Amino acid sequence: TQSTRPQRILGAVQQNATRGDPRSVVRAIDQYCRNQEWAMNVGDEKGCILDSVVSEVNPATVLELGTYCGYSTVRIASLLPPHAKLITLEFNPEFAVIARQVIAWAGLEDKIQLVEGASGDLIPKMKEQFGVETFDLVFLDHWKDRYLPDTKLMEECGLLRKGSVLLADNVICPGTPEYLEFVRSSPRYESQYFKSHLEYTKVEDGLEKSVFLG
Ligand SMILES: CNc1ncnc2c1ncn2[C@@H]1O[C@H](/C=C/CNC(=O)c2cc(-c3ccc(F)cc3)cc(O)c2O)[C@H](F)[C@H]1O
Ligand SMILES: [Mg+2]
Repeated sequence: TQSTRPQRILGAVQQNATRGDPRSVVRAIDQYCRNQEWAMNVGDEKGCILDSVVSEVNPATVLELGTYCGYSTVRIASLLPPHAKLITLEFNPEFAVIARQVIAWAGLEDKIQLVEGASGDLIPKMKEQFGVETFDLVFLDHWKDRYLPDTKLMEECGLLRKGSVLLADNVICPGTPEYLEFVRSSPRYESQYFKSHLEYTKVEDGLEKSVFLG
């Protein structure tokens, strides 16, 4: 039977990455997606910007919206301090199954909690069910028309504190116009655009970093 793209990405990890070595997992996925078949990972170029923001924030609590195969999940978690935790939300069970295996191959199960379900349902449960106070860093990489509603929902649920950083992928391609307009015009956010390219291509894309001012 025909394999799926996420299954082929997992295969590339199991064939080319070293168990317990997160950076080799990231490298294996990038090499596969650059040379064999494109996939919607944040990728190596935008990934370096992601790395610099994660290192600068040095977060104790991270929320990722949209796990897909776990590329950015592993990339972020590989940079977290010892007791830091990353919660990643994914509502497609087929993607979740693959991501769990990618995370396990990287040896990062202790830092990452993958929760299956929709962000709109899970965000209101973060405090009671997952013992979260606030998030130091949120990486938005799920359906692009959900960035804004979910950001408003996180605010309403008291999950953002003064200084919380939102980092959004794809603000140019495919684009998140309503979200961009909101964070750039709201007095409650300080936004900065990091120009880059769509993963594995020469097409323009970028990340928007927005600090919540409380
Ligand atoms: C809505 N709430 C959700 N809750 C939990 N998991 C979710 C939710 N919504 C989606 N998911 C989950 O998050 C993932 C969705 C990622 C979507 N990403 C993209 O579409 C995306 C697209 C391109 C792209 C650019 C150019 C082109 F020609 C073709 C594609 C590039 C990118 O970097 C992207 O991130 C996953 F698939 C879905 O189950
Ligand atoms: Mg993306």
